[in-house]
Amino acid sequence: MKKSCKITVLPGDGIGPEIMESAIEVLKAISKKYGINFEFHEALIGGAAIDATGDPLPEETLKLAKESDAVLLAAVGGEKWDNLPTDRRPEKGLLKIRKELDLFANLRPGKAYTALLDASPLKENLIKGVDLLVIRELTGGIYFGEPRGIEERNGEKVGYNTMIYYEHEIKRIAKLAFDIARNRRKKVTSVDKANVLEVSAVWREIVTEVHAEYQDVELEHMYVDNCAMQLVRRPKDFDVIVTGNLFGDILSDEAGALTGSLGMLPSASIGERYALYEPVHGSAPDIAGQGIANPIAMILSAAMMLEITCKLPEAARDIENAIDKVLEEGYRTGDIWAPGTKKVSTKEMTKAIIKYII
Ligand SMILES: NC(=O)c1ccc[n+]([C@@H]2O[C@H](COP(=O)([O-])OP(=O)(O)OC[C@H]3O[C@@H](n4cnc5c(N)ncnc54)[C@H](O)[C@@H]3O)[C@@H](O)[C@H]2O)c1
Ligand SMILES: CC(C)[C@H](C(=O)O)[C@@H](O)C(=O)O
Ligand SMILES: [Mg+2]
Repeated sequence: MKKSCKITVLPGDGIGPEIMESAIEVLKAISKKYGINFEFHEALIGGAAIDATGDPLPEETLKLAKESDAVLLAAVGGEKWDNLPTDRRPEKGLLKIRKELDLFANLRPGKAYTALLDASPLKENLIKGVDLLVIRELTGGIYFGEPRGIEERNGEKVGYNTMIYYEHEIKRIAKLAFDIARNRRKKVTSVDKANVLEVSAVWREIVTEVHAEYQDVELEHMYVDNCAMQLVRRPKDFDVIVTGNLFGDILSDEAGALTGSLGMLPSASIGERYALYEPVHGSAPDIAGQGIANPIAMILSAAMMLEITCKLPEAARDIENAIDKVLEEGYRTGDIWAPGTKKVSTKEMTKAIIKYII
């Protein structure tokens, strides 16, 4: 366990500040229980940063992040900034901080909660026991490929992006996926579109090469369209899914729906030096400001931080167990509510979780 952890706190936009407050409350309870000292430093990102400084990722925020042990980020974006060009939008702040901190791997676990089987669109026998991990390559692919742009060609507007992966980028994410799979159920599904895209043909070739050193782990290749379908049909068959930036973005939202709600899915974005923890979901503008957002994805992201950066796995287990208990007791925010359960606010859910931690 580290004695103290310096954390850059980025609440961002929409429901961001509401769910960040919950995570901080939970971390304060953990601090009391384990005697670990958290130093919280709040900074601006996304729309809030654009409004205050004109820049979705002010230099100050980046500097603070680089000087911290970890970054906790809630969510960015909203209608107010939707008409800005992509390179000046709130989302650009998020993409830039991931790139600047070289957070090449984004771990997105999707686990079915027994208490939430009623909230999933799927039948209980299909999802009971689902426990998968999407490992999304986060600093390459079509999100960052050049050339990109919007211009006029032959008298009409065209928009274009480039999906590109270098061998070294594929190697490091594939290695991480096999290493992690070794401590899980030893199966990796590599997802691509190698029947159509050259970038995917290279992806498949390199993943297969890396696999040679991991013969104890099973590797299967799957096209992304098939994977989207198989995730709904037989989600229990998946252990680790490793894929590129765009496919990982899409498939991890799908995992959110499988397991009950996007509001349940945490993530860790990690690199060689830095780590940032963020829920999979966005700023949920449709429910922002009402105090009804599900704080669990944010709280579980803080739990991933406790385990990976603060080296306090016991505290992460405490949080996970507290969440299990609270859900079993029937506490539900609107997104996971079902008849016969108790509808609670963000604050009430947080309080209930903390009650089981202390
Ligand atoms: N990491 C991020 O910061 C991030 C991630 C995704 C989207 N976004 C941004 O968020 C904005 C909204 O995007 P969107 O609507 O496509 O996706 P979203 O994830 O914000 O919301 C999708 C749906 O899920 C619900 N939802 C999401 N999180 C929830 C929670 N914690 N509790 C209860 N319900 C929740 C929302 O109410 C909405 O109905 C956009 O500007 C988008 O770019 C940001
Ligand atoms: C907001 C957006 C840039 C982001 C992404 O596409 O990476 C989000 O959808 C996510 O999943 O973290
Ligand atoms: Mg996404």
